[in-house]
Amino acid sequence: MSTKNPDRVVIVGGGTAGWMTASYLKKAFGDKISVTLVESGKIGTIGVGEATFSDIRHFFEFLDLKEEEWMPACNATYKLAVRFQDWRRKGHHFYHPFEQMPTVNGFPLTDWWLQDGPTDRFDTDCFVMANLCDAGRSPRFLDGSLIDQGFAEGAKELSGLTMSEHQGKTQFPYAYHFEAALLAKYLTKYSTDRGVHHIIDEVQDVRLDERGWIDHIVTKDHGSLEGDLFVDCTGFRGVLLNKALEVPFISYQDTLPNDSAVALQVPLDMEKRGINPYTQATAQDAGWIWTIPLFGRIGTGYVYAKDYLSPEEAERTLREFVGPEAAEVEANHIRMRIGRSEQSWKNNCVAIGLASGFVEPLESTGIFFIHHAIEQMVKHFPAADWSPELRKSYNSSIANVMDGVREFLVLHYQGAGRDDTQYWKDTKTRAVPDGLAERLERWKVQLPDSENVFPYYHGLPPYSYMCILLGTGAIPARATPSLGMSDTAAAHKEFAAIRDKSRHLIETLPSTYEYFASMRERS
Ligand SMILES: Cc1cc2nc3c(=O)[nH]c(=O)nc-3n(C[C@H](O)[C@H](O)[C@H](O)COP(=O)(O)OP(=O)(O)OC[C@H]3O[C@@H](n4cnc5c(N)ncnc54)[C@H](O)[C@@H]3O)c2cc1C
Ligand SMILES: N[C@@H](Cc1c[nH]c2cc(Cl)ccc12)C(=O)O
Repeated sequence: MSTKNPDRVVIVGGGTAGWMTASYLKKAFGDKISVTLVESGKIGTIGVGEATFSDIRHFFEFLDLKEEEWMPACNATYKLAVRFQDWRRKGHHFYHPFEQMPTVNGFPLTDWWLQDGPTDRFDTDCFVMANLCDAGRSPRFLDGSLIDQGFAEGAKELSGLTMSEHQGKTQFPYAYHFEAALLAKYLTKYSTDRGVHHIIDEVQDVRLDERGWIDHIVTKDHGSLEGDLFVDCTGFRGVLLNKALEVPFISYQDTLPNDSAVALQVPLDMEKRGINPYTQATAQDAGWIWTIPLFGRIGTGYVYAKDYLSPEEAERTLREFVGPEAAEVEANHIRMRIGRSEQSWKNNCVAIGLASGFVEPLESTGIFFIHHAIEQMVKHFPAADWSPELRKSYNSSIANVMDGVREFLVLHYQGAGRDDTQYWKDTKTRAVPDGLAERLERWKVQLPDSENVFPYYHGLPPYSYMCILLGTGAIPARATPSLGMSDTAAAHKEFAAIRDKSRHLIETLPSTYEYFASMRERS
C-alpha cells in the first residue's frame, strides 16, 4: 500500500459534473493536489440541466463568485418555485416554493389551512412566494436588496456549512435557472485559471491493477494518464465506474417509469414576453413538459415513458405546446438511465453526476446530486491508508440522497389527481419504494413532518412533501383532529399577514425581466 497521500486527481468528463468538481476541488485544496480534466471533443454533453435547488448558492459562495459576475455570463434567472400545472386536473396549478412553512401554536400553517383555510389555495394562503410567482415578481429590488424572508444574507453562523448541515436552519427564497453549457464554459475558465490541467481527448481504455484499482487510463492522442483518484463524470456512459469497475446499476424504473425526453432550446423576446420566476412542470398525456425561462430563451422538454408514447409523438406534442417560435429549432432526443449505481465510490474511482445516478428532472435534482456528491467527496477525501470506512460512509450518504428523492418523486405520481389516460391511471397501481406505502397511509391523517418522512438527509424538507400532497390532490389529507377544538384566530392572523405582505411586495418589487435587464446594465 502506498504511503503517499492521494494528491493526483483525474476527472473524466467535461459536463456540469466534471467542471463543478474540478473548480470545487481546486478551491478546496489549492496546490495541495493536482487536478486534470479529460473531456472528449466528440462525445457531447447531455445538453440539458438548467434548474437548481436554492442550495446551489453555497457552491457559488464557496468559489467566491458573485451573482453580478456569473449570472449574466450564463443567461441566468431566479427560480422561486416549481409551478405544477394540470397535475390535479387541467387548468389547476400550485407551487412548491422556496419558503419555510410558518408554524402557529405548534402546528404548520397548512394544518390550520386544512382546518379552516381562507381560500381553496393552500399555496397562496400559506406562502408569500406563491403570490410573487403568480405576479411574476423578482425576489430582489432594483437596488439589489433581498426581500425580508427571515434570511440574513452572509450570516456568520450559516457560512461554511454543508447543505446537509444547513437544512432546517433557514430557507433561502430562491434558486437559479442557467444555461448549462455556459456554466460549464465559465467554470472551465475558473478552473484552468487556477491550475486545472485540461485535456481534450477520448478515454479509450481503463487499466486496472491486480487489486482491481484503476492504475491509469489510456487516451487516444495523449497516451496514458496516471492518477491516485479517478472521478467518473462521463454521464450515462459510466465509462470508469460501471464499465471498467463493473459496479452494477440499480434501476428505479419499476417505481419511476419515465425513461425518455425530448428537449428544445427556444429563443424568445423576453422583453415582450416577460420572465416567469419559476420552473413549470405541465402534466401531459404520458408525462410532463418542463419550461425553464432563461435570459433570452426558454429551455423546454417533454419527459415521458416510451412504453406509452413514441419519440415522434412526444416531439409533435412538445412543438404544439411551445408554438411557432420552435419551428426552426432542432430537437434533442434523450434516453435516460433512471436509478443509481450500487456504490458510487469503489476503490480509487468515484462517480459524480449522471454516471453515479439520476432520477427524472421533475424537481431539478441532478445538479443538487452533483453538489452534494462534491461536498461529500471533500468530506471523505482519503489519506494514504485509503480507509474503506470513508468510502462506506460516502456511499451510504449518496444512496440515501437518491433513494429519498425517488420517494419524493413517486409521491407526485401517487398524488396526481389526473386519471384521464392509461398513463395516469397506471400511476396509482404501480409499486412504490419500500416504506413509502406506510408513510402514505400516515400522511392521510398526519401531514408530513420530520418524524414521518424518509428518515435520512435527501435535500427535501417536510414542507416540500406537504406542498405536493396538498397540491396534487388525489391523496386525502385532513387537519390534525385537535385543531377542530382549537381557536383558529392566531392562524387567521398569520394568513392575513401573508396576504398583506404579498400585496405590499407585489406593489413594490420589479418584474423578473426588469430586474435582470437592470442587473445587466450594472455589471
Ligand atoms: C432530460 C433531462 C433534464 C434535466 N434537467 C435538469 C434540471 O433541470 N436540473 C438539474 O439539476 N439537472 C437536470 N438534469 C441533469 C443534468 O443534466 C445533469 O445532472 C448534468 O448535466 C450533469 O451531467 P454530467 O456532467 O454528469 O454528464 P454529461 O453532460 O453527459 O457529460 C459527460 C461528459 O463526459 C465526456 N465523456 C464521455 N465519455 C468519454 C470518454 N470515453 N472519454 C472522454 N470523455 C468522455 C463527454 O465528452 C462529456 O464531456 C437533466 C437531465 C436530463 C436527462
Ligand atoms: N434544500 C432545498 C430544499 C427545498 C426547499 N424548498 C424547495 C423548493 C423546491 Cl422547488 C426545490 C427544493 C426545495 C433547497 O433549499 O433548495
